[in-house]
Amino acid sequence: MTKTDGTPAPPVAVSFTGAVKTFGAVRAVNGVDLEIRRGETVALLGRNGAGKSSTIALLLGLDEPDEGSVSLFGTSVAQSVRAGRVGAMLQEGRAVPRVTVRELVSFVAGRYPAPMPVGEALALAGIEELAGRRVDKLSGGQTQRVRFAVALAGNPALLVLDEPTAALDVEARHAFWASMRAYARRGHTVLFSTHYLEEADAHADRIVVIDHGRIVADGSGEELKRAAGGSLVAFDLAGRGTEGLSLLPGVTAVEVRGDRARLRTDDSDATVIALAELGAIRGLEVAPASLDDAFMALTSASDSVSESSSPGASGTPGTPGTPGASGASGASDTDLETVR
Ligand SMILES: Nc1ncnc2c1ncn2[C@@H]1O[C@H](COP(=O)(O)OP(=O)(O)OP(=O)(O)O)[C@@H](O)[C@H]1O
Repeated sequence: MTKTDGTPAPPVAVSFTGAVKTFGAVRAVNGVDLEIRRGETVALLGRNGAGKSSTIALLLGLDEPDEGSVSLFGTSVAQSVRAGRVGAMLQEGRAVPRVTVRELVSFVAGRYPAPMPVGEALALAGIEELAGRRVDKLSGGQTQRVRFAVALAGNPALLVLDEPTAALDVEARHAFWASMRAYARRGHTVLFSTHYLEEADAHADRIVVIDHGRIVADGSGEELKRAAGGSLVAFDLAGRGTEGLSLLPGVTAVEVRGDRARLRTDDSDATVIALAELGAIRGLEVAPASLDDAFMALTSASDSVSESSSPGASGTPGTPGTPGASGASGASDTDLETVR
């Protein structure tokens, strides 16, 4: 396989083929096909319950797929994990009592065939000054960074981080991402899950959006914005109905919240002129589509009224044939603003 510039693509680090994981009636992972190449930093972005942790559990061999397969570095997950090629920082982890940070990281490093020097793991995680402290006496943010050092200790080729900044304040987040990027710059592969759009956009080369256990979009932040359609036109309905809005020129999707309509459009000029002809210009706002808009266009939510004029809209980048962009959009429990 070659890249568009003709250079050979790096080898595959992670490969999911038709992976399915069910829990009773819930298809937590619902037919995931995903390939991540060495050196990529990929964000797995989705709302609560979208299937991020379940996908990660398959990748780490903590769960077996009911259907399909997962492989790492061209071998089985179990082989890759045994060979020390994978480091993980999961959402839950209990502090080990009475050992120091250095002892813990040294212990973990000692279990790997080619670990990172302990001092280097501590430095990379930014916790050198905590080396002599007991791990059960640290703050939440400090504990998170120790867990990051533990994930790095084996010098893994693939680092997997499940919502790594969930417990961190703004400053600690900043420091954490600087550490992650330093590790990625060494040529390692990083997969992190998040429901923060800004984090995905700022810290990943590629964003994989997951919803209801399926990948609904795969591309850079820019590509996702493009997939969501060029602009948003919002206005007050002022009591008028929504009939016909989806047929206005340029409009690809319509969302209504209370008395306000938001139209996603490929041609905001034409849409605004048509709205003006209808006399519907009260509280008019025109804005370029944001990543928030893209995310909401690509994921579905049950708690909003929405109507789509283009099912399967706008060519989800990188994942032809995925069922993305159903046009259903609206509020989510992520840190998303609905109207800017
Ligand atoms: N062990 C389990 N038993 C039953 N249902 C489960 C189990 N693990 C996950 N689920 C269900 O599978 C779906 C996906 O959950 P998952 O934890 O993968 O989502 P997530 O995207 O990681 O969510 P969050 O952002 O809240 O961590 C949810 O409906 C969840 O309730």
